[in-house]
Amino acid sequence: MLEGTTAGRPEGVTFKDEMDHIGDHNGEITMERVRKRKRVTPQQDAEQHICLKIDKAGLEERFINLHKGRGVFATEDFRKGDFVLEYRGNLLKQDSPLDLRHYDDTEAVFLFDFKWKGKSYCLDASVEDKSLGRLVNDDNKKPNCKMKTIGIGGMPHLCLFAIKDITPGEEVTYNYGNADWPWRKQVRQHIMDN
Ligand SMILES: C[S@@+](CC[C@H](N)C(=O)[O-])C[C@H]1O[C@@H](n2cnc3c(N)ncnc32)[C@H](O)[C@@H]1O
Repeated sequence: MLEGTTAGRPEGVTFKDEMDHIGDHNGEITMERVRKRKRVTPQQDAEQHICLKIDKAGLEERFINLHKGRGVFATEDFRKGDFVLEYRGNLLKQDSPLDLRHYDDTEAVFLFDFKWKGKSYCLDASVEDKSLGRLVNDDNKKPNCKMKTIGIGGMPHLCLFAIKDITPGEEVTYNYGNADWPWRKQVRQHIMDN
């Protein structure tokens, strides 16, 4: 398994190298350079980006407005089913409930609770690490991505996959779930007021 540098890409590995790599069936990346790029499945694509700890090309962060903050936008086409992004951060195994006193309100919104193989986890993405996954906003009406859990080396990784074609300029979104998120109420209130 590759070790990531603080910049998120292993030392000496360029983006071109990354594109030239091939994942084996266990999701491990061989560092052997291959001349001919093999077509990878969305699962293999996700595994490669997880192992390299880098975001995919064809996406960028944009400031939307003061209400919504930043978001992630496509700069290239994505097809339905494609791997889009990993929601990276610090994985916490939750044997007992997380002590939320360690997080202020702006940090707590980056905590993603999930279950995998009968165990509870929290992905803490509260640290500003320049990764894009943590900046993807919620859409409970027409999201274009869905979160799935990919297991690598016995550890779960949260990945977004496109559930419809995404064109350049479109914001990448997924449904955060059924909680009573405040911004959803604000949208409902805005519709009722107008
Ligand atoms: C995981 S962060 C997403 C990135 C965030 N927009 C930012 O600039 O850091 C979640 C926060 O984004 C905002 N957000 C997410 N989806 C939203 C939506 N549909 N409408 C308004 N605000 C949203 C809320 O402030 C929420 O607490």
